[in-house]
Amino acid sequence: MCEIKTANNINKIAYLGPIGTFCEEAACKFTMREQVDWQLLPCGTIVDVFNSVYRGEVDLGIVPIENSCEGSVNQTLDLLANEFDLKITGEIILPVQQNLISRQGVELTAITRVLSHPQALAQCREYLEGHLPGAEPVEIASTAEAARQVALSGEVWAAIGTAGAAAAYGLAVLVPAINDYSNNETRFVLLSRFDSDCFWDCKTSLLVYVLNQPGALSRVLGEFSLRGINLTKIESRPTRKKIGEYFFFIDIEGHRLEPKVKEALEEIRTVAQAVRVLGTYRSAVKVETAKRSVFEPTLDDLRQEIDMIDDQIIELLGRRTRTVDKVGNFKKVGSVRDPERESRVLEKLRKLAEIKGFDPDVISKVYRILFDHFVSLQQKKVDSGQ
Ligand SMILES: O=C(O)C(=O)C[C@]1(C(=O)O)C=C[C@@H](O)C=C1
Repeated sequence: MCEIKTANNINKIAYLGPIGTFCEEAACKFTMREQVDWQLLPCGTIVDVFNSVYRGEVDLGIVPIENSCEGSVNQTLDLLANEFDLKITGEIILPVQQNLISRQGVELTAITRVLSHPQALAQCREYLEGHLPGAEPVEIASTAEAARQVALSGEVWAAIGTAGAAAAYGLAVLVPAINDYSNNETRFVLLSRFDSDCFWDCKTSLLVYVLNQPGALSRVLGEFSLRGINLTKIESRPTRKKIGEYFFFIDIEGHRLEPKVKEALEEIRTVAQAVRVLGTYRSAVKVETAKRSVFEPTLDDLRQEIDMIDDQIIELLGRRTRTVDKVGNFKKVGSVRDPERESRVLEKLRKLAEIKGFDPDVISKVYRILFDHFVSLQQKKVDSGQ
């Protein structure tokens, strides 16, 4: 089980309100899973949720982070990256059914405005264009607030939101499930000032800042693929410092303290300008290491890792062969071998081997064999005049 540390044992959870939002549904789903009682506190905005967690007024906050159709909730990502040093300690994925709600008996053709959260409006874009072409879409802070405003106004307006919001504000569901895609899901994250103590079925969220340089992001991603660490998400947001510079939000399977993840993070810190671990927490979707402690790999796990490393060595040797072949085009009869270049390469590789924990003498032996092989390939090419 994932234990979430709470301040003074008061279990308060802030969510993006008002009453009747999907965020409230996600909060209920989370609290039902827990053994203890939670007090749910609605907040007016996503920033308010962050603030109440940060100030310690609540133990946890819950905010939307991405939708299966519309992508990321940029405000949540930006607040995590730029404004608040908070941890992600859990996630909840909720199927989202958007409903057209208004006063009972309202004719669709009479509706002049449709109010909702921008994400909800976007999720129902095709429906609105097809069925309510004359109605003006109006963006509101939350789906429930939209329902509240429809209820308060004397106008023939409708909102898009939950059946709960309709009930809470005395409205009716005029048309259920108007989302353009039926498999519409939203992922919510739990925010805390503390790390979670989760050791099974874990995933880890990272924030990585790399400079706009060739290969920088690829090296970061390479450190994960080299170790067989699966990425479940990668998303970029501008750093707000300079055009072309981005933060990368990367979710990986595994625990931040698991040896291969730790090792990848250490390597990434040498390439990236900044790396922040946003949190390790229990994945809402079963991960490969299901119910097995990530700290005790089996013989099979280790052999799988070796197989993957071997595949990558062969892949790189294939690439080296193709590159050396191109270098062969610059060679002339009688001057294929370049002993000076070979000793420079070897000197550099021996140092690198030492840093990476490999025997430099073995590197010398292996590279002598490789150089002989590559020289003979180039020699054949030069001799054949191709
Ligand atoms: O750099 C070159 O000139 C190459 O041809 C490549 C290469 C190598 O395999 O790295 C191969 C033969 C030379 O003796 C030196 C280096």
